[in-house]
Amino acid sequence: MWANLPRILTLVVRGFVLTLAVLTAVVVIRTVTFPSYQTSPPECKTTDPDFIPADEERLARFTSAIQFQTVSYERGVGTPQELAKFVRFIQKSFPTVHSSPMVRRDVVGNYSLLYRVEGSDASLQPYMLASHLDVVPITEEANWEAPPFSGQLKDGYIYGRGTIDAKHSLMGSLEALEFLLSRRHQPKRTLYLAFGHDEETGGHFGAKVIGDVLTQRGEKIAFILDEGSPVGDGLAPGVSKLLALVSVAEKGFLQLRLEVNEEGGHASMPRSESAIGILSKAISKLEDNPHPNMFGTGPEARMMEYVATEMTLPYRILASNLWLFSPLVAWVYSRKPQTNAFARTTTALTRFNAGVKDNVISPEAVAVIDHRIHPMSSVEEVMEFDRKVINDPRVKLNVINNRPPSPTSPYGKDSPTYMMLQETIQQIYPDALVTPTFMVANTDTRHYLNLSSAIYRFNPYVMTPSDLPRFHGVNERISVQNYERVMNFYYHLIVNMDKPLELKRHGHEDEL
Ligand SMILES: CCCCCCCCCCCCCCCC(=O)N[C@@H](Cc1ccccc1)C(=O)O
Ligand SMILES: [Zn+2]
Ligand SMILES: [Zn+2]
Repeated sequence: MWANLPRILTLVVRGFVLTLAVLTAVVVIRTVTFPSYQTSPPECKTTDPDFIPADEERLARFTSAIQFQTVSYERGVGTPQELAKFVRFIQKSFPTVHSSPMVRRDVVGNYSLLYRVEGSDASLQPYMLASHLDVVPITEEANWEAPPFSGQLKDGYIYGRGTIDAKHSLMGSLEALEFLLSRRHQPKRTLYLAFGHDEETGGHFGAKVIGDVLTQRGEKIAFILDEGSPVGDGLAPGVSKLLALVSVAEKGFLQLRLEVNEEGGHASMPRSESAIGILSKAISKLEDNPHPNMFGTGPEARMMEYVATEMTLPYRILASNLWLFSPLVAWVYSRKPQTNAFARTTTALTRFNAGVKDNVISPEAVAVIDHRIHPMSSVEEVMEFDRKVINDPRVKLNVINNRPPSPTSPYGKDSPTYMMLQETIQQIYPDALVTPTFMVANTDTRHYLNLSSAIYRFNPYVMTPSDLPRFHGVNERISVQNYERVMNFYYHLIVNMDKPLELKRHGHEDEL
């Protein structure tokens, strides 16, 4: 036996080296032969006669739109008077849209707006562009560089709540329609514009009612485009080009109210555990035990494939070989909040309330957890996981609201609408890569799921990592250049939707 040891060791080392050599060869071959999912930009670019300038008049209209304080606070608690004023402002600001015989406008659920622009060819299925009128409340007002409802122009940026979420797309799509209609252009395909008034609190009285109205009309929609993921500049690890993120799905959510009720009493005679202490331990366990990393099991894996050939080294090697490196990429993604959101169901602690007086032991403690559910998980799985982690029957888990992850819309070269969207994006951003992904937050599209099987969520502006906290945060702003791109994106989209939506063959022939 001992005499054979050197022989055995040699064989083991040889086996190891051989395996490593084979693996390296496979990795190298896959990296250099990995198919490209990108297509060259279409010839039609944003050229002069085809271009909506962000001139003084349009910027003034956008600034005014920001000045309406259409804040949604809680479900059913909004700002009705501001919404009514904003609706009147929209009517006055786009005279051609509002006087055209081709346009029917319905005010739905008191403040939400549904426009139908009649196409000349009734045989074509309508499509829908969506956004919302409301905004989230202001935080840290003192830290804003310009007042949050000023719409002030400063160093090439328009500041204010709603500039990126989502009055840019509401005003941008109306500008595009006004521009087209004032040039006597009648679209071939009927088009809806849908603007809910309470998206920020779930859309129960706005988009929900719009969805019901369209369902009652028996309407089937060819495709829907709502607010969503942006054109990323430096957002995705290993991608140095602009990356247009088209969300073909969206995470689910589960909002939970955690409650502990214990005996209260005089602070001079405390028991060993209090409601506050019990709840604190529970939520601390939830923070210490994130939901499992599911990177590579859902649409996020396709995102890596779509950009693999364009990535910088060593990411190119990793993305072309997810069969081997998926755990490594999963780890890389889990390190930053904006990429971690793609890797797992997230857990955010959003409220924590207890106590009424310094010397009174609170009999009750309450916390709210906001989970965003990975497309490959479910509400039940998340609930089960939390129960196991907390492992304390004194902590009651009440569901406030929930939605399963959305279905995935078609994408790739066999989906004419996705390809049309890709072409339109490339008209505005000729050098950008375009990739399907999923939305880490939620949109009004949850109320439109039965109207269309092709639902996309995309914001046609560029965002850097430092812009992400501006969403619902301080110093929300959009650059004038980005707002111009937004208007022109919708303009090109409307024009492109009149071209036949046939299947176009692009690039390589792999099936997607
Ligand atoms: C690869 C790395 C890419 C990183 C990309 C980051 C993309 C960030 C996109 C952020 C989009 C924000 C869109 C906001 C929409 C929004 O706020 N929706 C709300 C809707 C809602 C309201 C009440 C209850 C539940 C849900 C929300 O999701 O909270
Ligand atoms: Zn929004
Ligand atoms: Zn929002």
